[in-house]
Amino acid sequence: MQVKGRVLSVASECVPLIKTGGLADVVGALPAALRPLGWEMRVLLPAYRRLRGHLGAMREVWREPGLWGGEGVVFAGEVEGVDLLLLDAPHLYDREGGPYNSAGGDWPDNPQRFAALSWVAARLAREGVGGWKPDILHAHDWQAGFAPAYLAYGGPSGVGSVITVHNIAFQGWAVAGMLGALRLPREAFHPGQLEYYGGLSSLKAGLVTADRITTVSPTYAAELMRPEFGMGLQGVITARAGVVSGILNGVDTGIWSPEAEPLPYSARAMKGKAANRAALCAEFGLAEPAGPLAIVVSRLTDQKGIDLLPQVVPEFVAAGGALVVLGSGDPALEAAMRGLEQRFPGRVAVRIGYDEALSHRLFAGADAVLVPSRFEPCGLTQMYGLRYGTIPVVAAVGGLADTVIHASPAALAAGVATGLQFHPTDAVAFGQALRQLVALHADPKLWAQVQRNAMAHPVGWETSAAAYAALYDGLAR
Ligand SMILES: Nc1ncnc2c1ncn2[C@@H]1O[C@H](COP(=O)(O)OP(=O)(O)O[C@H]2O[C@H](CO)[C@@H](O)[C@H](O)[C@H]2O)[C@@H](O)[C@H]1O
Repeated sequence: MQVKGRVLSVASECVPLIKTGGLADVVGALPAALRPLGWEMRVLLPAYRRLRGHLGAMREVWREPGLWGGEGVVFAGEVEGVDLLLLDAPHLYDREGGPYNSAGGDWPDNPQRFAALSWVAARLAREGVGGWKPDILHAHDWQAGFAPAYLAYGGPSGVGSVITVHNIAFQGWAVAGMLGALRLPREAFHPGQLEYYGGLSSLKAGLVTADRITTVSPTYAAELMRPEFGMGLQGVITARAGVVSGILNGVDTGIWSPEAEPLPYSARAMKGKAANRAALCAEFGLAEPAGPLAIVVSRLTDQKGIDLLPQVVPEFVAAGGALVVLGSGDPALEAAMRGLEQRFPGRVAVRIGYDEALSHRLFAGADAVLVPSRFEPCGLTQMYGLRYGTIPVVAAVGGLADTVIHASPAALAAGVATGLQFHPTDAVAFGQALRQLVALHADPKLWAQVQRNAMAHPVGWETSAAAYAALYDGLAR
């Protein structure tokens, strides 16, 4: 395949190396999805403590002195299938804990830690590295937000820049007094550029300086221009509406495939799904419910609407449903989930933690996946649900609205429904959607039709990769 161009992707997470959320899935999936379209992508990540073990097998390709208290060294190589650049700067990244925090909370020097990543990204984009010269710098979220800014403020580079918003709730705040320390130009500290409510935001810096802005669904792109979803940045996004686009995420259909599960099944051979259901109930000590077996696989946060579950689950269980929750996050929500489990033994089971293998068993065994998000840039679990014939019940926001076809009378009559949507995100609408789920599940013919539609819905990367490739094509000069 002839190479059309090269992209330096810069992010703080990438599957299979380091993940706290959906950002990692997308950053990890893009290189392979773009390769057949002629775009060669390398991913630049910080060498966190748990990634430093890979450095020995990589080549040193760049040295950056004076990187906020020490030297940074960039290593290149293929690691677990990813064409990777690792920025080793032990004074910033070699720590016990997660990418952004330890048990004691966020790292206080996060502005410098991710400014360093962005600084090196801009340097590599401009200069090239080991004979590899990017045409495009693609920054993800606030952690890479300063990268397009450093590139732009450094003068013409011939390199196009893109920033993708995976979640606007995280904005990379820093106090205004850090402007100089973060190597940002004083003359750009005004509302049209870097100033953000009296301080700095690395995400805003990226949004005002990148050539193109993308987010992970068309509906979220439109929502971001409104105060309820823009979270302070709506004006910034609206001012740049002409360069904003929404490109839906895909999922890795090789990894997320009911045919690849230990008890395999497919749209044409659904018997295996019943076996998965029975195995799942046995694993969690649940009586196999007469009604739908629902799951939630999620970070337990306010964004995800988890607090609504205690309000809707009692009626759902009374109507014959059962629920398994897998997630971790906010301690109050974890406690609320444990409370539900205690209240409904044999009907509700909860596993606090992060467990990818278990999440596969949940999607394979369940009838429905619940995603009651208050906002959802794209969302991945509803797409796993479609793929597994595990009917998504989603709040009609962001990418959830874009990927699920609501079982309205019209959609059912046309034979195209793939799930259920509700609006707004509150217990009344959610409860009503669950009543509809129970009714749909009780009609085997209709249920089978919705499952078939869901499983036939394309959720791979093909369409989205083509959209990114077209974006890069338009930017490469
Ligand atoms: N306890 C657990 N055990 C196992 N797996 C778990 C888990 N908790 C979560 N996961 C997995 O983590 C991923 C979460 O991705 P999402 O896209 O649903 O949300 P997230 O808010 O993290 O991502 C943000 O970025 C992505 C990527 O752009 C957007 O889709 C999304 O809307 C945005 O909020 C999924 O792969 C899910 O299965």
